[in-house]
Amino acid sequence: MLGANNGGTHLSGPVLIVGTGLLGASIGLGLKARGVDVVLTDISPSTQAVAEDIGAGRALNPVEAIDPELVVIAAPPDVAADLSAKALTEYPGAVVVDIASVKASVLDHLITVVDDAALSRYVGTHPMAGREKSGPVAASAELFTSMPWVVCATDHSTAVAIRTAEALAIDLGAVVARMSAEEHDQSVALISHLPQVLSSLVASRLQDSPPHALALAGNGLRDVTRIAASDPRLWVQILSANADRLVQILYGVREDLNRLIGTLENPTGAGSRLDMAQLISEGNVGQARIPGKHGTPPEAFARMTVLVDDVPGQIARLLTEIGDAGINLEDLRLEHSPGRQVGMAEISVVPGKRHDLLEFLTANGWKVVQ
Ligand SMILES: NC(=O)C1=CN([C@@H]2O[C@H](COP(=O)(O)OP(=O)(O)OC[C@H]3O[C@@H](n4cnc5c(N)ncnc54)[C@H](O)[C@@H]3O)[C@@H](O)[C@H]2O)C=CC1
Ligand SMILES: O=C(O)C(=O)Cc1ccc(O)cc1
Repeated sequence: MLGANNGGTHLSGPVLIVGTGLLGASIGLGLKARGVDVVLTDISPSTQAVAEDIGAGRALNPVEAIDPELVVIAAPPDVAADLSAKALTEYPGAVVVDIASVKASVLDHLITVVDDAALSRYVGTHPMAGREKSGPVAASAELFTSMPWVVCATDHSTAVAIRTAEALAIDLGAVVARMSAEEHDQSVALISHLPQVLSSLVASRLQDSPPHALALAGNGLRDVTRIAASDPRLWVQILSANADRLVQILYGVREDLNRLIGTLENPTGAGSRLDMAQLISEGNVGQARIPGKHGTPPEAFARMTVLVDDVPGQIARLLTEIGDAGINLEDLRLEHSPGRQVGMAEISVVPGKRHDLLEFLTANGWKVVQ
């Protein structure tokens, strides 16, 4: 078991973060908020300066020797192995972790450039938390709270290295998931890389769509296309590194798509309606298996949508009143359509509280639509 030090963190620091974009700056902010000494470096001086300005850590001073407990490589996947190798050499007393979205290719490369002794201080990891935005401006200290953080120890990793890698995740409020690099890459092909490419494919259909069609867009389209706003430079690296595993899944998608096309070409033909029903039902089954955002069981929360006038202070009033009713809000999503005088707040509560909340809000004059 890990024991916390006097500061309440498992890490003592200093922690050196190489790459101070969205993830590096979020890690820096999270560790700094918990009192850990964080040192930052980025190949882009302006990116590093922004990360320092938002309070993610202090600049690495080239003339000051530091002896970090941990180096976190938070740079893009195609430089993660070389930067890990460099850190293992430069900081012989440090544990080195990378957080790249793919794990086997980084490990395979690293094994070719460092010896076993250096490799023993390296652990590949991947926080399963992020955003469709890049750069430190979008960073948040709480990005990792209750989210899974994959730790891929190898036969080479020392117990100290594994413990330190896990301490990083735990100190940032994440939940450690242990697996091999191969298991990780198989898993993320399905739960991260497939959604990304399908989201991009759907969104790319919108490029030349008429404005009157887009004006009708609702939550369904927004849900499916949010991650289509992701950074192409990062995703070229992720997709090429995991192409073998993703393409196997896409073969299956292609078969399903071909079948659906055949069905829709003859929608009244024998068996066509059954095929359509099957497609949607099979989707229902898969969707119901997705755990809640923070690892809670699927369908753990009941949802309702409250109409909120588009005037300042309304959301704050709604949240205060829910708090006053003694009901814990599990999730909140705000929706606002341009040109409308009303916003929508989708709120999630434990199912047992849904009825009480509905009655309470209605009695207080709120319009609950679902
Ligand atoms: N974006 C996301 O949601 C997630 C990303 N990741 C992984 O985290 C890593 C960082 O991703 P983001 O923070 O999103 O990207 P980002 O683009 O916001 O930040 C990457 C930073 O690395 C710096 N960098 C590039 N080459 C460097 C080098 N040779 N030395 C020092 N710094 C260098 C860049 O200047 C940039 O500031 C990637 O490996 C990515 O796969 C992991 C989980 C989620
Ligand atoms: O924005 C989201 O929901 C994401 O899923 C972002 C993301 C991107 C890359 C990762 O390796 C992990 C998470």
